[in-house]
Amino acid sequence: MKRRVKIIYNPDSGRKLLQKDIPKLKTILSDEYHMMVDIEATEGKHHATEIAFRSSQEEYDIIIAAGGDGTVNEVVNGMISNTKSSLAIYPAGTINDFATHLKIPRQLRKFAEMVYNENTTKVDIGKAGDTYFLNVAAGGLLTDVAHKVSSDAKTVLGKFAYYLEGIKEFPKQLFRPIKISIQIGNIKEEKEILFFVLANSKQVGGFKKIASEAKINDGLLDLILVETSHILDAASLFFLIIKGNHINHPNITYTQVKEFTIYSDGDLTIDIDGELGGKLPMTFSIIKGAIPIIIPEKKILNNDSYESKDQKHFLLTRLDIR
Ligand SMILES: Nc1ncnc2c1ncn2[C@@H]1O[C@H](COP(=O)(O)OP(=O)(O)OP(=O)(O)O)[C@@H](O)[C@H]1O
Repeated sequence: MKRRVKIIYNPDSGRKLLQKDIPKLKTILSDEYHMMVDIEATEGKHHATEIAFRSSQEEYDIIIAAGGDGTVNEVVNGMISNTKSSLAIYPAGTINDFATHLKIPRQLRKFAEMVYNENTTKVDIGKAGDTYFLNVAAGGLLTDVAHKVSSDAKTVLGKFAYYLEGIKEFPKQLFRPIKISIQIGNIKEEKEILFFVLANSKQVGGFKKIASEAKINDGLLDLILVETSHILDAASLFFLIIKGNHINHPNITYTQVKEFTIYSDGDLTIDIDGELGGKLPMTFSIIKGAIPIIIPEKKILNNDSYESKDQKHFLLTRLDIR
């Protein structure tokens, strides 16, 4: 029997090339690989969630989320209650952290071949309040940059639009520490932070090794807290983060958790997979192996090559009791 594929695409993503590319992808999948393909374009916020929910109920074998991290996030939120369909990500956004981490091909023919082979692995899905996330939840310094960049700027400048906004915001935000308290099990600690990142994969916001110990199928979220202090040399910390050598820095707490809550008196908005996702207090958790996702080859999952040698002996603070 022919496998049924639903392509959900956001015509507004990234450089807006999908309008042209998606019919080509359909032709390759149906003519060369004999799959039954239906296409639906999203018309606005949360539409991808609604389409994905319906498509998983209709038992499509494969759901392709074509767009940026925001679109993929919406598709995941629609699929999570019925996870019989496999998810494939066609990366067409500006950043696409999760797809880049998995080395998902952007070339149409290679992508179609990957879908046809349907080599799946079950990935963990995070939960932030009532919203699910595939790659990241974050709050604090620079996390709102993504929402300030206009769709037009992204179309013209791509990733560079984010860098420009980041450079503009960095000096303004650097001296605005946030008081939070974080509760893991029975332990509650107060901290003054610049930002926190909660990651499922190693790559966040285009930084390839920000959560260098993260694995997408270990049932754990990697929490990185960047604390403030009067001696903090933000510029050198920033370069350590780019290189992925930051986790032993005195201002960084790196821990792996299954569930925890962050409270704050301040007004801190949380970014979920690059989209605005509500405010603190918020409880975060992880569902192990929640969604089958199509990947190019299994060995990518065990690939250690992102880690540099000097990170092998780092001190990992494990706050959770397992
Ligand atoms: N037809 C549409 N027109 C405008 N926006 C849309 C449409 N369909 C969906 N959206 C919204 O566009 C937002 C951004 O989408 P997405 O993340 O896919 O692209 P992007 O922002 O260009 O990529 P990236 O997150 O990698 O920068 C999502 O919040 C989604 O709900």
